[in-house]
Amino acid sequence: MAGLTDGPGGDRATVRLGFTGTARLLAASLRLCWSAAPGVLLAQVLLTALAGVWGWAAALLTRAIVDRLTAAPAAPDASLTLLAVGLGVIGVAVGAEAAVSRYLDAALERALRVVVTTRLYEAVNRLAGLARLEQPQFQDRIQLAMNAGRAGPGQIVSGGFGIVQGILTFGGFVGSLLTVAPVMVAVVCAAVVPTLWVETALARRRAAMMWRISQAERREVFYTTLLSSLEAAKELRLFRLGDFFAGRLLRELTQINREQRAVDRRAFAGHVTLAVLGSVIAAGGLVWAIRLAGQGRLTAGDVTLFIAAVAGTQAALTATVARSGLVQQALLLFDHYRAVVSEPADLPVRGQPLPCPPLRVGLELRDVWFRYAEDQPWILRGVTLTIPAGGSVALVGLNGAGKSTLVKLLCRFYDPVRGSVHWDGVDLRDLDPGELRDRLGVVFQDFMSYDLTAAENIGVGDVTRIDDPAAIEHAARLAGCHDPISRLPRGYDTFLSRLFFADPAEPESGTALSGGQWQRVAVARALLRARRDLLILDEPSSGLDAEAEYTLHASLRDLRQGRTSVLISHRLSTVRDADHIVVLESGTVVEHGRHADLMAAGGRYATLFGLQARGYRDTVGDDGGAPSPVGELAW
Ligand SMILES: Nc1ncnc2c1ncn2[C@@H]1O[C@H](COP(=O)(O)OP(=O)(O)OP(=O)(O)O)[C@@H](O)[C@H]1O
Repeated sequence: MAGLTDGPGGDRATVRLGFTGTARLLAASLRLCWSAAPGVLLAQVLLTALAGVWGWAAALLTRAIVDRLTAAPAAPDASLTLLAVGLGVIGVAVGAEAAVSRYLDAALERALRVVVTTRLYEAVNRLAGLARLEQPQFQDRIQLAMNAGRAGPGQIVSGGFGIVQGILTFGGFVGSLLTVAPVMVAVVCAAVVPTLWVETALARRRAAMMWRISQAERREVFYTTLLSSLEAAKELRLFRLGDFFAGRLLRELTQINREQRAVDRRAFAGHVTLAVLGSVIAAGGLVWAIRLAGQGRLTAGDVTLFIAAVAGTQAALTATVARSGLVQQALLLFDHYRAVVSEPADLPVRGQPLPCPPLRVGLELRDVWFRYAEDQPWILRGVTLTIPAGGSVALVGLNGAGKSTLVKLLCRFYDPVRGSVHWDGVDLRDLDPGELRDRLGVVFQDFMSYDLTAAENIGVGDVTRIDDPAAIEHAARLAGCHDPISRLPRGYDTFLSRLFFADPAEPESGTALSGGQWQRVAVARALLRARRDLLILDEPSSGLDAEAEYTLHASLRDLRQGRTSVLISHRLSTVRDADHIVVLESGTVVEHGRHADLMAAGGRYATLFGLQARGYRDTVGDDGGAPSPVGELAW
C-alpha cells in the first residue's frame, strides 16, 4: 500500500501518495469506472469538454455586447441580437450542465456500488482462513474500503474531469485576460500556489483522520447495533445496560467529533485566509482597471471582461485546486479498497493443489503446535493424534483445553505453527481448502442462526441440495427437529426471523426458535452433508433437553457407525461408546483409549467421569428421582 502504513492510533498526522502511487491509483479508478459504466464515462468526457468553454465564451460575448452598446447605444443592430441570443444559449447550457452532471455522477456511483461490492466480497471470500478477519486493522480496512470503493472512483473520475474542465475554463479566461491586463494573469496565477498548498495539506489530513477514526466508527456501529439488537435486548434490560452502552457510544462519537473538528478548524482557517487573499487581489485589480479606464486606456467592455475574467480565473483555479484536494483524499482512501481486493492469500496454497479424495486411511496430527498469534500463548503443544477412517474419536477436556482449536485446524482455518495435519498421509497444506471442506460436515460450538426459512437454514449445509425438500427433511429427522419444524405455521417454509418480513403482505409470517431447537437445526445442517467423509460435532447437544439429547446421540451413534467422526462433549456419558477417547489438557494429549480402559486406568478421565457421576448421584440422593441415561452433570 502506498500511503497509509500507520494503523489507527498511529501518530502520523498526514499521509502521502507519491507520483507513481497517484498515477497507479488514478489508472485503477479509471479502469474500475470503465468496467462499471463505460457509457456514463464517455458522456462525462463530452460534458467536460463542453463545460470547459462556457465561462470564457460568455465573457467574450459580454465584452462584445458592452462595447457595441457603448459605441452606438442608440442603434442596436441584428448582430447585437445574435450576441445576446448566444449569451442566452450559453446560460441555458450552463443551467442544464449541472443537472446532467449530477445525473451522470449518480449513475456512475450506482454502477460502481455493484462492481465494488462484488469485487470486495469476492476478495474477502477468497481468504480461506480466519486469521486475517480476526485482525481489527483488517476489519477497519474493509469498512473504509467499502465506503471509499463505492464513492471513491466516481469522485476521483468526476473530480478528474472537473479538474480538466477547470483547466480549460482557466485557459480560456487567461487568454481573454491577456488581451486586457497581462500583469493580472501573473498575479492571479501566483495566488494559486497557497491555494494548492492548503488544499493538498487538508486532503492528507482528512484521509489520515478517517483512517484514525475508523475503529471508533466501527465501535459506534457496534454500540448502535447492540442498543437496538433483539438478541442483546434481554441482557441489556435485565442488567440495565442501556445507559452504560449509550455512554460508550457517546464516548466514541465524542472522539470522532473531536478528530473531525480539528480538521474542520484547519480547513476553516485555510479557506478564510484564501478567500481574503483572493478578494484582495480581485479588489486591487478592479481599482487598477478602473483607473486605466478613467485614463482612456481601457474601454467599458474591457473593464467588464476584466471583471468577469478575474472572477472566472479565480473561481476556476480555486475549484480546480479544491477538486484536486478532494481527488487526492479519495485516492488515499481508495487505496484501502485496492489493498483489500489485492489482499494476498492468508493460507499458503500450492500452485497446483492435490485433489482431496475420499478418506481411506485417516487423519493424522503430527506433533502439532499452535497459537493464534506470536504474542499469544501456545494453545496446542505437540499434539499427535490419529483419527482412523471409519472410526469415532471423542475429544474431551476442560474449558480452554484446545478442543475447538483442534477442530479449526482439521478444517484448515489455520495452519499449525509447527507440525502438520495429514489427510490420508497428505499434508492439508497441499490440498485445496475448498475441496477439503467439501468433505467435512461440522457442527460448530458457536453455530450460526440465519434469518432464512427453516428449510434454507438446513439447506445451507449443502447449497446444491437447498431445493431438495426430501433431503432436508431427512436431515431434520436425523437431528430430531422435523416435528418442531412441522408444527411451525408454514412448516419448512416458515421464516426463522423476527427481524425481516418474510412476506410483506403477512408481517407476522416469521417466527423464533428456542435455543435447543436452533441447535438441532444446526445439527441437521451438518447432517445434510452426511455423505461427506468426516463428521465433526463440537458440543452438538449442549442446549438440548435430556430427552432430545438422548435421542440425538442415539441417532448420531447410528450415523457414526462405520463413518469417521470427531465428537466433542462435556457430557462424558455421550462419548463413552466412541472407538477412541482423547483427553486434552492445556493443549496436550494426556490420555487416550476406550472408555473401559480409561476407567480402569483410573487417570484424569476416570476422575472426571467419577465427578460427573457423583454430582448426579448426589442430585438423585437429594430428590430421590430416577436417573436418566443422559442426566450427568456437565463439566
Ligand atoms: N480466535 C482466537 N484468538 C485468540 N485466542 C483464542 C481464539 N480462540 C480461542 N482462543 C483461546 O484458545 C484457548 C482454547 O480455546 P478452545 O476454544 O480451543 O477451547 P475448548 O477446549 O474448545 O474450550 P471449551 O470447552 O470451553 O469449548 C482459549 O484459552 C481461548 O482463549
